[in-house]
This record gives sequence, C-alpha cells and structure tokens, in this order.
Amino acid sequence: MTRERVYLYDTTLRDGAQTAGVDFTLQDKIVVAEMLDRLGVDYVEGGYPGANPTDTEFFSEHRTKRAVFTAFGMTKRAGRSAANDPGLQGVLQAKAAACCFVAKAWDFHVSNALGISLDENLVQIRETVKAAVEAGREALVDCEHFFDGFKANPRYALDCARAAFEAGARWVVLCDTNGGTTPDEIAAIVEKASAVVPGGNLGVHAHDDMGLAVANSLAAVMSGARQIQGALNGLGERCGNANLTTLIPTLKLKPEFAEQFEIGVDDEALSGLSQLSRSFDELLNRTSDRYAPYVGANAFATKAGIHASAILKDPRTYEHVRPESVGNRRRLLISDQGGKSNLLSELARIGLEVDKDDPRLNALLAMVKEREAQGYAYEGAEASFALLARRALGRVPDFFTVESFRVMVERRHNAHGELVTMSEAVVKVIVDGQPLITAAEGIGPVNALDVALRKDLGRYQPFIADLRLSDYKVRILNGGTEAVTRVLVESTDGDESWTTVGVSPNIIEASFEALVDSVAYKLLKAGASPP
Ligand SMILES: CC(=O)SCCNC(=O)CCNC(=O)[C@H](O)C(C)(C)COP(=O)(O)OP(=O)(O)OC[C@H]1O[C@@H](n2cnc3c(N)ncnc32)[C@H](O)[C@@H]1OP(=O)(O)O
Ligand SMILES: CC(=O)C(=O)O
Repeated sequence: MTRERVYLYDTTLRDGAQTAGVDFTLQDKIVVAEMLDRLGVDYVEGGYPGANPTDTEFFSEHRTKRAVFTAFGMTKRAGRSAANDPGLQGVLQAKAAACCFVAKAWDFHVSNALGISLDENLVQIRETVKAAVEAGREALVDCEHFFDGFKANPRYALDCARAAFEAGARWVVLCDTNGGTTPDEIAAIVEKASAVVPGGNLGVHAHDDMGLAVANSLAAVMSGARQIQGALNGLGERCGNANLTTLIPTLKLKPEFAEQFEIGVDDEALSGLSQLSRSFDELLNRTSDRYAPYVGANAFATKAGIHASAILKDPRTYEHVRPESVGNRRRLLISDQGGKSNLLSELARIGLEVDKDDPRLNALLAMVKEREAQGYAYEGAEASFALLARRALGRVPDFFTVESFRVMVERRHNAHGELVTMSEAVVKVIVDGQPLITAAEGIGPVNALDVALRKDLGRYQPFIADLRLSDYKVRILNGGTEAVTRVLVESTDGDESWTTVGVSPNIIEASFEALVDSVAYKLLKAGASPP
C-alpha cells in the first residue's frame, strides 16, 4: 500500500521564540536550523524578518540545505497596497524559499483586533498571497483562530481559507491559536474545511493549552490535513506548540500512522531524537524534562518491581516502543518500590553478576528498603547504590576510613575591616593504617569539608585529582522536629558524572556522607588498589 506524505513544518525558531524565557541569538538560530535540517523536517520557519534585527539578519541568507527555509509575517495592513506595506515587503525580500502569513480567520478578531470589515480582511489575504506568489515564493497562510472562528461563524472562517487557497497558497494552515479545541472538534472541522481546500493543501497548527496539541494534530491528519506545524520539545507561545519530539516517533512507530503516512524523518534521525532533544535544551540552558514522552530520561525508567520482573522477561510487557528506536535507554530503578528483578538488572549494568537465588540479594533488597525508609533515595544516586551493593556482596574495599571531621563557620571582620563569613574544616582519615589530617577553608562549610577531604588522601591522591563536584541538592524530609536532610551530590571527572546520597538530621553530616561516597566511588572506578 502506498503511503501518503505528511509534511512537517517546524516553527521552533518563530513560535518557539515566543516562549516565555526563550531568547535565541543569531548563532543559536543558525545551530538550531542545522539541527532541524539534519532531522529531516520539511520546512524550517526561521522567524519574522523585519520584526527584530536578529531575525532580519538570520534571513540575510538561506540557512537550510534540505528543508524549505520559510519566513513568517502577517498579511498586509489595511489601507495600503501590498507594494506599499513595508512589513510585507520586508518578508518578501528575505532570503527565503517560502513565506507563511498569519491571517485572521475569526470574525470577532477582524472586527475587534484589526478593526476592519470582514471583506477588507479577505482582500488582505488575497493580495498578500498574490504578492508572495509573484515574488516567486511558495505561499502559506496560517489561518489564525480558525477553529474558534469556525465555531463562531463557519462561513466566514471557510471564506478566509478559500481566499488564501484561491489566491495561490500552497498550504492553508488551520490554527488552534488559543489551544482550546478538542480532538473531536478538530476532526470534524478539518473535514468540513477540506470541502473548501483539498486535504493535501491543509495544515494544522495546534497549541497545547489543554495538553492536546499532539492529539489535535494527529486528529487533523486523520481527517485529511497533510501538514503539521510544531516545535522541538513543544516550545511555543504560552503552553507551547504541538511537540514535534512526540509527534515524530508517533508518526513513525505507531502502526495506525506509520502504515498510512510517511514523513521526511528517517530511522537513523529518529534514533538520534533523544540526543537532539537534550542538546536543544542545553542550547536553551534549561533542564530537560525527564518525563517527556519518548525522549525524557524517565520515559523508559521503571520503578515497580512487578513491572521490572516482566520487563526482564520481555521488555514489550511494559514498553510501548523500543527505547533504542528513539535513542533512549531502559532503566530499572532501585528504590523501595522495587524487587529482586530491579536489583539484578542494575547489578548486571554495573558489572556484578549475582545469582537470583543468592541469599545476599534478599539482604541487599531489605537494606535498600530499610535505608529508603530512613530517607535515602537510590534511584537518583546510582554511585551510592553501587557502593552499597558491593559492600553487601563483600566486593568493595575500604580504601580509607574517616576518623573524624570538624567544621567551623565564623563571621568576623577581616584585615580591611570588612565583615566576612569564613568556613574552615579539618578532616582526619586513615589510609593504610596511617592517620592523615588536613585542614581547608571554603566558601561554605560543605565546600570546606570537600576541599579538606580531597586535599590529602595519601597514595590515592592521583586517582582523585580530576574529581570535582558539579551539583549539590538538599531536601528536608518529614518536616518539623523529626526532620532529616537528604543531600544528593553530583560529581564528575570529565568522563562520567555520578550521584551519591547522604542522609542525616544534620545537613553537614549528610553532605559529608555523600562526599565520602563520591570519593570512594571514584577510587573504585579508577581501579585504585585497596590497602
Ligand atoms: C498567533 C501568532 O503567534 S502570530 C505571530 C505573533 N508574533 C509576533 O507578534 C512576534 C513579532 N511581532 C513584532 O515584532 C511586532 O508585533 C511587529 C513588528 C510585527 C508589529 O509591531 P507594531 O507595528 O509595533 O504593531 P503591534 O505589535 O503593536 O500590533 C500589531 C499590529 O498588526 C496588526 N495585525 C495583527 N495581525 C494582523 C494580520 N494578520 N494582518 C494585518 N495586520 C495585522 C494589528 O491590528 C496591529 O495593528 P494596529 O495597532 O494598527 O491595530
Ligand atoms: C499562527 C500562529 O502561531 C497561531 O495561530 O497560533
């Protein structure tokens, strides 16, 4: 059976730039356009030339090799011709192969936001599209608020779509601008619109204000639309646009879509999707959503023991697609919700083969559950779990022991008479039976302890030379007088990052426990020989 082509139109660099907290530089835009081009989307909407210097500069040259590089703008203003509208001319002069114009399609908006007659708006749509076609551009029209407009005045909304199509628009894109439409409504309205504009020329642009942008886009395709507009990681105005990072795997991996439709993203690009999504977040300087469908770090993370047990027998029991297909990975987490299956999987991952009937496994599981009840959280502290497991299995050397530590925080005037807060720590460790005492200053008590601990570990010192802390998180558990503190410390040596956990009613003690685990893990990892 021949499959029909569905075109992906990426608006990350235009609607995505309207996301609160997102501000692309020119260099960012260049990098993202290249990422999108490699991914295999059909259109890259680069921004709004004329709206700001970055976008204008971005359109000073073609930025894509495969995708149709597209400039965004609005229909010409009322009361002037297309040729005399500087905004429209700015869009038409941009170095782009296509132009996408936002046009009002809701009578209420025409009267209240534009303040012009309904007929004048239709003239604006027609003349704008004609000007783009005459300028040799592929023309697209984003019919803003099409679905709300259709519900208020179906005839007029359809008149707008028809005006765009008859004037020569390749694509008439029906927008759920306020994101308030349901999939059933989308399906029914797209079907009605395809009586005016053939489905092969209809697109959908859905916003996620009800969490339905992906569902609405898929409903539109099922009703005949053949272009989907969306953004990487669901960026976009307010709650975002349809998330292409969710839509792409769905279109490629779910039989009800994959058997009927074809998109420009190939299997290899699909297998790089998780990495692409995370790299994009890094470029935005924001933390990736661990719970994102398909690409999130938790998308294939299983905590429940019953699930883990079945996954080990056949991953299809609890996975709707293979994690590798989108470049993600399966994780069976260690926690108080897990059973022996979780343990066995994690032990195998860290290179410890243990028999399922080994009694030490039950002891380790009991220990994990007991410690989790005290406040430890091993699902996010894989290095502390690796140490705990090796200790339970008698396979971890005690590289060093901590005899004592002391921290002092003092607020005083320095030699210049300025008020300063100083932290000092003294740590005493035993290495090969020899006591080693170190003292250090730090910007805070934990920093002082960290510096002191890592200052002199005797013959282990070379192994920890590249160790540094990259993150430190504190959480108070239970509240009130019963409160205990959980500290998670993330460390790195440049090659790998690992997380350790410490728990105590005393925040310094909890921090120190996590620091000691981090150093021990590094020694283990580096293959340091035990005493
Ligand atoms: C649904 C969407 O996401 S559409 C995309 C929205 N994106 C953006 O607005 C980002 C870029 N925008 C901008 O930088 C600026 O708004 C500009 C450069 C486009 C215009 O700036 P200004 O000229 O200062 O106008 P301003 O932003 O205050 O108002 C928009 C004007 O466009 C008019 N307008 C809005 N939509 C359209 C349209 N589809 N066709 C013609 N005119 C329109 C409005 O009526 C208003 O004009 P008015 O003040 O005379 O009534
Ligand atoms: C065009 C557009 O971004 C919208 O209608 O939401």
